[in-house]
Amino acid sequence: MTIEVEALTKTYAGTHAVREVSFTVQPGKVTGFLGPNGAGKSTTMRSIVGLDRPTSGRALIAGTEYREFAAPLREVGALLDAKAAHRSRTAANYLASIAATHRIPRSRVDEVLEATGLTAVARKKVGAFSLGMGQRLGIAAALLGDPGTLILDEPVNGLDPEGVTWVRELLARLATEGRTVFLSSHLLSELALIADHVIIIGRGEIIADAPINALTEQGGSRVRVRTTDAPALTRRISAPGVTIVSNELGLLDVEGLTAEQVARAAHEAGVLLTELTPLRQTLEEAYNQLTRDSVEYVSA
Ligand SMILES: Nc1ncnc2c1ncn2[C@@H]1O[C@H](COP(=O)(O)OP(=O)(O)OP(=O)(O)O)[C@@H](O)[C@H]1O
Repeated sequence: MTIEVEALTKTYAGTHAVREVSFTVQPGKVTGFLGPNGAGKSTTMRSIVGLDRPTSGRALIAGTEYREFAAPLREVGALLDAKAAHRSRTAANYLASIAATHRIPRSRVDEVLEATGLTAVARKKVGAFSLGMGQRLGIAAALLGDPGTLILDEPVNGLDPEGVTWVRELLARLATEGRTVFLSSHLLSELALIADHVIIIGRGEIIADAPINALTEQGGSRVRVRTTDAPALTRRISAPGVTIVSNELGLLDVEGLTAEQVARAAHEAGVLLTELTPLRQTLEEAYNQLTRDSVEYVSA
């Protein structure tokens, strides 16, 4: 099921939380939603599931507004506030109460408890849960209706490394099954491992919407070269627009030339290369570059 956000605008007391935001989230992929604090991620996600009413514009899931679904939990699973569960209830009771109101069989509760690793603590009160257990419970609730679309706000927040790996594998599996997976995260290195596609929002406006590879390739051509004759290679490739940095004897980081151009130059100069690696920008570098002007709260 495709999520379509069309010219979504939400204002609070005259201030834009999001302004004319449009994008599409495709099924069969994991799409990451990134942006600085206050950029409008939660507002957008809450609008998609009808928790916020847009000032103008709309969000559709498989062509339908969330509130028009007869059985929304069977269509869309959302984790928007991990602390939403009632604290005096047990995990099993909490999930059973949601299942009961959506005609989801009780057996499904045990399935999602098992799938999220909560079986052992199913009879524990939610109030006694750690942050990570709360996140798992939130994910369990999102999975309850076996939905085709998942919308998860910071799902790995508070999870230990084992939990983070578990979420990564779970989301990859859900996407492989053809589901639509849309998640926000501040953990860029983690998101780089999870997401196929990235949408970046800054100050309420979309500033990037691209496959993750396209974002990390944008940094221009950078190549790491190891050679037995760095001075000769440096002389050969020095040119306007080419930057060469050497932090280690025999190792050059070259910006402005492709790996092939460096290989040809070395060949022509009769210089031996022992390593030649095209360098990608990390997602974090790409993100920092794109959001530099959009960060509202910068640390000193
Ligand atoms: N209920 C509200 N009342 C007034 N302003 C709000 C409300 N909810 C959000 N905002 C404002 O809208 C903007 C976007 O907030 P939002 O929570 O969507 O950002 P976010 O990208 O999810 O941020 P974070 O990464 O910090 O969770 C912020 O400037 C925020 O202060």
